[in-house]
Amino acid sequence: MSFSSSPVVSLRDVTIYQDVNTILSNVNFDVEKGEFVYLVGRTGSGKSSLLKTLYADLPLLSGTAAVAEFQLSKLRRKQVPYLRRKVGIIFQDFQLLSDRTVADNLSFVLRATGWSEKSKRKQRITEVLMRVGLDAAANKMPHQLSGGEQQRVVVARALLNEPVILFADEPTGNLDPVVADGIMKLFQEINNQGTAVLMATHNYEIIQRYPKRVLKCESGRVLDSKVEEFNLVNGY
Ligand SMILES: Nc1ncnc2c1ncn2[C@@H]1O[C@H](COP(=O)(O)OP(=O)(O)OP(=O)(O)O)[C@@H](O)[C@H]1O
Repeated sequence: MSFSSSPVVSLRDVTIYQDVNTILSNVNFDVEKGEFVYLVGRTGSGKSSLLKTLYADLPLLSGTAAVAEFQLSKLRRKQVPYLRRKVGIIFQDFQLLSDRTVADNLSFVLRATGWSEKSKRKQRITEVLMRVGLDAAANKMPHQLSGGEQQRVVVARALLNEPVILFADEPTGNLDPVVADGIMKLFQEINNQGTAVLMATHNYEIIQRYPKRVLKCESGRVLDSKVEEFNLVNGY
């Protein structure tokens, strides 16, 4: 376990690209350990591109960025799995493997990340399913679960390796308001136990109900509610 107090995410003069196109420039912010930060902005403003850069799905070509103590500019391809073990990634569409049970979905990730002992995998799967309130779902197939339950399994999967931060891209996008609120409460619990969260969302009601620091992608820049005054209006 690391006891350093350095931020879990730190960006300095970063430019975010898609191919040769600049999407965001002059990006500077830190996310501290245990912090909860929203990422907002209109469709196409660069939220997903920024998150993808942070979990090394897009290369960092300009500026410096550290995530979970990995320097992204120096990250080699073979190091990416090690970074991904330190961060949890949650997408809008659930991306569970539809042909295997919940437990097997989770076991697949554990095996891919070096958990060679079956009994330890089983124990960890029980722990994370308990944590998301789905302890009875281990042997169900994804299609036997509701959308909200499937999203909880995705959250459980993201928690398997005890990440220092969760990157969530529109995690409530496909869910009805009550179920979305349940997922948000789950994120809060996880955050209260010390995991930082960086969550891209269009869900203005959730931001109002659970106010936190906001990073806003706008006109090719990232504005930070911590250092700048900006109006967060419905629809941005
Ligand atoms: N794979 C890609 N190749 C090239 N350009 C892309 C790719 N993905 C996204 N873009 C472009 O990058 C810009 C930012 O897109 P991005 O998906 O990061 O925005 P976003 O804020 O996440 O949008 P949304 O809220 O709709 O998810 C857009 O102009 C988009 O067209």
